[in-house]
Amino acid sequence: MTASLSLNALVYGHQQPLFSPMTLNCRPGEIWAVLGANGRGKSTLLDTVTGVLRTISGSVDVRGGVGIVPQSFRPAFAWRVRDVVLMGRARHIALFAQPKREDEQQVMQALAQLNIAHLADTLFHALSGGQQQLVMIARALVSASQNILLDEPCSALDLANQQTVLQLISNLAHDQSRTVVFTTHDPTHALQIASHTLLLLPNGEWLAGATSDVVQETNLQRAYGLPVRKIQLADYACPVLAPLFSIHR
Ligand SMILES: Nc1ncnc2c1ncn2[C@@H]1O[C@H](COP(=O)(O)OP(=O)(O)OP(=O)(O)O)[C@@H](O)[C@H]1O
Repeated sequence: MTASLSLNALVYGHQQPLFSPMTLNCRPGEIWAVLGANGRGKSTLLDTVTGVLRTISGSVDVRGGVGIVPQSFRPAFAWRVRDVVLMGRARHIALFAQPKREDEQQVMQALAQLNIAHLADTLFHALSGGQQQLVMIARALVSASQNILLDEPCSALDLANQQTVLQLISNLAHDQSRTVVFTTHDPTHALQIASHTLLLLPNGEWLAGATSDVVQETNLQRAYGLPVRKIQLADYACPVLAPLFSIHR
């Protein structure tokens, strides 16, 4: 299948290149996890894909549009949750036209999928960080973009909401053939839902491929600088990862 998002010998970074040239193809139905230590370049990669930041060299090809879920969003006005989500429909509403009933329905449907329909009329800035994160995911859902990029979508979420969001990401790829790229600090999330993983390593190196190949103990140790064990539980299909912290008293 043709890629909907391709990096072609991409070199990116703010002033200096962060990595050796990166080539990868993300196809409809695939979920890509982007893993790497703090400050390694995950958000900068998403900014480069969306065109906020210029490439240093190489190129990014996108087919079918991009919906982005940023790590945080500070609206300039006192918008209600339903208005923030409706912004995701902007591409589908003609200039100076009113949103249609269908647009409003999609907004409510997306909020319901995330179990936050009851917050539709609440002011966005009055929500908790985790609730705001769910609203931003709803906004990307209604955008109907082929490619959905999420910057640490679970970082502010409790365990039950992490499960909700991971399930939703999985459904987006498998039921709607969207191409999903998400960054995370939890490599277990990659094992849970990502078909593919891009692992950002020190010294400008990176690894990309099937999650089962990339998310391995030795690679994670290189990425994070501490040992990580991959554990297969007897009664749970997906392996879990345990960081072996070394705390001195
Ligand atoms: N606006 C900016 N101007 C200059 N350098 C920046 C800017 N934003 C980020 N950087 C630098 O780019 C590098 C990559 O940062 P980035 O935010 O992409 O990392 P990240 O992997 O998303 O980190 P985290 O996991 O902490 O969110 C870092 O060295 C950072 O200091």
